[in-house]
Amino acid sequence: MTSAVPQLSLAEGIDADLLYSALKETGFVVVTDHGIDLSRLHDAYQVVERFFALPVKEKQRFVVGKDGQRGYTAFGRENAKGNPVPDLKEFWHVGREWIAPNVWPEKPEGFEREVAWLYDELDRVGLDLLRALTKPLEVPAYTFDEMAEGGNSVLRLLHYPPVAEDADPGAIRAAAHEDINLITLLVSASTAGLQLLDRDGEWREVDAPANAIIADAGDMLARITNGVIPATTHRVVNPEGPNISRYSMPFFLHPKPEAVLSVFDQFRDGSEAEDITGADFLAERLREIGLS
Ligand SMILES: O=C(O)CCC(=O)C(=O)O
Ligand SMILES: [Fe+2]
Repeated sequence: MTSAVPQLSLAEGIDADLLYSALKETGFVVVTDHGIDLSRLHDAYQVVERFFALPVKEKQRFVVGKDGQRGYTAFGRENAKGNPVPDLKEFWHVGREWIAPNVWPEKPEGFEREVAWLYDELDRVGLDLLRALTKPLEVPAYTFDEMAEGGNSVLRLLHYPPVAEDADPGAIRAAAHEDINLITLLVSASTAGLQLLDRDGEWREVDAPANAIIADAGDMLARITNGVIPATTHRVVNPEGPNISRYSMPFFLHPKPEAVLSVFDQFRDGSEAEDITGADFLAERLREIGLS
C-alpha cells in the first residue's frame, strides 16, 4: 500500500494552486512548515495523553449535554454514518465558547492552557488555507472569512485504546466516513492507521512526517464546490503491529451556524444541492452518527 497524499510546505507562504490541486485530486494534503510551535505541540500531546490516562469515572464527570459537542465522549458512543458498530475511541471536544460553553478538567495541570492554545493555532492555519483557496476557486477573497471566521469549529482530542481481545470483530478504530465540516486539520497522529479511499476504490495509507498537519476537505466544502473538491472517505484501522494506544487531534473547521452554504456560481450545473445553513447541515449529520 502506498501513500499518495501530496505535500505542501508553508515555508514560503501558501502555494494556492498546489493546495487546490491536491484537494481536488485526493481531498487530502500534508502540510509541513506550518509555523505551529513544535515544542508546544509536544506539550499539548503530553497533556492529552495524561487526561485520557485518568480513571473512566473521573472522565465521565465531563460528559455534558447529549450531542457530544463539548467535553468528554466515552468509549463506544459514536459510530460512523451508516455503520451500526461503534468506533473504538474516546474523545474530548473543545469549541467556540459563545456557541456552547466549554468544560475543563482541573487535572492534568495545563490541560486548558495547552488545548486552548492548540485550538487557536489550528483555527488560524485552517482559515489561512481556506483564504488561499479563494483565488483558485475564483471567489471573493473574503468569502471564507465571512463564512467561517469565529465559526462553530471543534477541536477533537482522540484516544484509541489498545484493541480489547473481546472487541466486536466488526469494530474498527474509526469506520469509513467523511468529515462534516469545511476543512479538517489533523495534527499527525502518534501511530499509523489513517487511510483514505482513493478514486479507484483502493484504501491507501496516509503517511505524514512527524509534526506535519494533514488537511482534508469535508462535506461542506464539497457541497459549496458541487463536488469539485471531494470530501474524501477515510478511516482509522486497528493496529497491525504492537497493540498500543493511538492519539490524534483533528480540528474540524466549521462555518458560523447562520452561514448559508450555497454552491459557488461557477460550479452550478443544475445538479447542485440546495442552500442550507451550517447549523442545519450539522444537525442533520449529527443525527446520522448517533450523537444527537
Ligand atoms: O484519528 C485520526 O487520524 C482520524 C480521525 C478522524 O478521521 C475523525 O475523527 O474524523
Ligand atoms: Fe475524519
